[in-house]
Amino acid sequence: MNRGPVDSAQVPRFAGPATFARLPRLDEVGRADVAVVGVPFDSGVSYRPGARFGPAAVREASRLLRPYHPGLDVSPFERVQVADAGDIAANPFDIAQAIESIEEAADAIDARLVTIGGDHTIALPLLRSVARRHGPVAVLHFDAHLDTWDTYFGAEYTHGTPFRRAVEEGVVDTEALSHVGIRGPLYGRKDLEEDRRLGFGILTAADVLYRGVREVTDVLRRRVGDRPLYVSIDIDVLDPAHAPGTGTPEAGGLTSRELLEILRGLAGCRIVGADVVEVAPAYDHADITSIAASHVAYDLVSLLALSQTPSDQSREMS
Ligand SMILES: N=C(N)NCCCC(=O)O
Ligand SMILES: [Zn+2]
Ligand SMILES: [Zn+2]
Repeated sequence: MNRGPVDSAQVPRFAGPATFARLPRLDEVGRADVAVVGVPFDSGVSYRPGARFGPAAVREASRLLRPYHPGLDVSPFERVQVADAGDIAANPFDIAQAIESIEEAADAIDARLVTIGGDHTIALPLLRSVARRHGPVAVLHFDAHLDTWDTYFGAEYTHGTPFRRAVEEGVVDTEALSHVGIRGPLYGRKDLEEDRRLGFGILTAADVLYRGVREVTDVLRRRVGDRPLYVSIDIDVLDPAHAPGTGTPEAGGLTSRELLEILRGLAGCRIVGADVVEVAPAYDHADITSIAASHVAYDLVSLLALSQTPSDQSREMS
């Protein structure tokens, strides 16, 4: 039997320290199929800092999550063992060393991960880690920004560059890379040309509006096929009305309803890992952003629970 969250009929949900969704810690259950892990790191940002406080805020906001997901018809915490693996300690003064320790820590957790950031820099070591297990992965990247820029002030490892580095390193499958929710001013037309050259397809925020959630989801599913899939969600994919608490907000974004519905449309995909990044609580109001991020993370956990593969099952039984 899998150990689920603290029963909120026995212990009020506002009591005790916060783990994600009030789940047990990984060290309390010994093993997990899916682990939620925080990466409080924001030294890679180009504008407003503060995402280092994202994991704690998302855990706090996740106290109200309940164990059954009606949209996906799954009780994720019953179906598989989900646990909170705590935070990865990443050096705030040395980005290269932080990236190395995130990669090592991700490798060391024997479970599929839903990572809570942290700025988008952390996607690179997380992609390296999933690629080590599964080979180059398909990527669904939800973001206002391309994050395929080359360097900032000569620095290669930043929150605006992880997906270019991932392509260069061969850890992603260039036949199956998509951005969703892109919008806002760029540095120049060449940003789009270079992004296309790297292999990305783009569904803009306007595509979500005009083509709608169903068609967008169909396009994404076709592009992914049955490849191992990594889902990376920069919370700034949401409109600042739905996620003000982030470092580089852009007007004209998705609603949280649209994002959650697109995610639910991914049921059946072979998701091998996911992240929710760029929650910066200091700019938040009424926990809007951390509540949205906690629901996004809950949907990702639910999708991972649903897509438990036979090899995962056999490991679970052995
Ligand atoms: N929020 C992320 N990940 N990237 C933003 C980069 C924005 C910029 O280059 O101005
Ligand atoms: Zn972004
Ligand atoms: Zn981003």
